[in-house]
Amino acid sequence: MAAHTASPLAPDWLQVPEDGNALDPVIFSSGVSRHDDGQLAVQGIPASQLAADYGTPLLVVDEDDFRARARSFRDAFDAAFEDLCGGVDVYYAGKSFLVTPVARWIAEEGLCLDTASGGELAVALRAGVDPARIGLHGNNKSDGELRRALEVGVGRIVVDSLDELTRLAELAQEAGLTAPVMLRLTPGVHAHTHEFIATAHEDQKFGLSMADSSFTEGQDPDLSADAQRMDGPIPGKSPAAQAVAQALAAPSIELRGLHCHIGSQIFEADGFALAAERLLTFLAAIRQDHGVELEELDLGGGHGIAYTSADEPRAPEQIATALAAVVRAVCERLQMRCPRISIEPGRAISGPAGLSLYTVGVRKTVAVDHADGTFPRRYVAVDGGMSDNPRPVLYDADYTAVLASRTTEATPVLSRVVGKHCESGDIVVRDAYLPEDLQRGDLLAVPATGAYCHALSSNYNLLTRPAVVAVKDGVSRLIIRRETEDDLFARETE
Ligand SMILES: Cc1ncc(COP(=O)(O)O)c(C=O)c1O
Ligand SMILES: N[C@@H](CCCC[NH3+])C(=O)O
Repeated sequence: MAAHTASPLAPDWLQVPEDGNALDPVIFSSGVSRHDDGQLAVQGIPASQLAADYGTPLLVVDEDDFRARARSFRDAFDAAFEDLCGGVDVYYAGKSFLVTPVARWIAEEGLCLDTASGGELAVALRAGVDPARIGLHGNNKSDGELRRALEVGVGRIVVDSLDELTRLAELAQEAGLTAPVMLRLTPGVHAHTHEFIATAHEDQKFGLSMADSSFTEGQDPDLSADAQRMDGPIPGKSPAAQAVAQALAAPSIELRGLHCHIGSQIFEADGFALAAERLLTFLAAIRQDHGVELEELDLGGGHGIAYTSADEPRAPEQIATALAAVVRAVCERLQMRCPRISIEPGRAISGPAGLSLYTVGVRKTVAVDHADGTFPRRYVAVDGGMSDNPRPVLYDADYTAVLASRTTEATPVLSRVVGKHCESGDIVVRDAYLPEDLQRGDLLAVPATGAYCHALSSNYNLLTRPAVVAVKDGVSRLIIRRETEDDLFARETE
């Protein structure tokens, strides 16, 4: 490859690759390599073969890698917590990527399943997941969703508000059932991540606040009155404390424990540690106030993965060991028995296992002004975009891309991979060095697209959603077919 220098337009973290054909093993799934003919291959199947068999854009899921990551969370947490609480229940967060086969993989690997809606619950049930190993989440569950969860006997309903707790108690009573409940609390932790995926600070929609709910007198009496009507917080007492008292008093509620989730794509250990400490302290206060030792504590998901070389994810063993040390220390200090711990990783299992294949179309290069002069930026348009991966638009998420259908010695040039939608923000990869000789028809691979891409996909501009292919033991199979034009018309009534 020719000598080259960094573009002043590139972000600091982006290195000019010494070998533009190399595949970073931290970012790509374990089954991805260069085939003998130079093509990127998933478990030995060349990219051009996958594209010919299934078309592009295509989401390729390395099933063996997915399963291995699921097992590694289960094993690492079991090992770290074995002597503390006998092991950990790992609830895979289905919101990151859930289709019926995936729910089966999860059950086969011995994990539980976290669902976030009636739809996700339906997929879990269709896959034959034992309802006792399913959890139901949601900040605004409908009565129908709660009823179904009760009727099928899910193992836990994670209650998000006082309003929901009241409704669930009534629904369970009507049905002559007892609802197994975890209360989702917001421990006031500010996680280091994008604002839209941080979920444990006070000023957002999720969970029961652990802070007392008094408003400053005279500031907004209407808000106070309104808040009281909506979910009944008692000034001077936190909604979390009220929920515990209410749940313990309700005969149709079995309060199993507490839950928190501080946010998503988080690398630092400190936020998780602080949340664990706050919830354990709260459990000790419940023991003090009510004489009850709750059985379970769910510490949520949110473990970050590598999308680019700038990201340094922690291995499940590191995450588990660090968390176990905190839990052990706090339990010792508070002289309490360690509750049964559970976690809810989604992205860290499904994300790295997925890879998107796109076909290159239009290329153009523009001159961009910069403090040091005017420099070229090449735009490379592909056949998908924000409809199959809206994460760059939603969260300014960075990805990387490599030429997948061949190798080349051409000079890497700063490129922006964009989609085919009518939005200038329709970016797939904001900055990547890609070979100068990219041609129409070349295949690009974008790694780490297994989480929150298919799940967030849309039909914007009436693009049809891509197919999803699973590769296991060197064999590919279609698990979601590509949408067709007929699918676009299927729900029209005239
Ligand atoms: C309650 C809850 N649990 C688990 C997850 C999974 O998060 P992640 O995919 O980042 O592990 C989420 C999503 O952020 C969530 O909201
Ligand atoms: N959709 C977000 C994560 C949200 C997690 C759900 N609580 C993302 O792609 O990063």
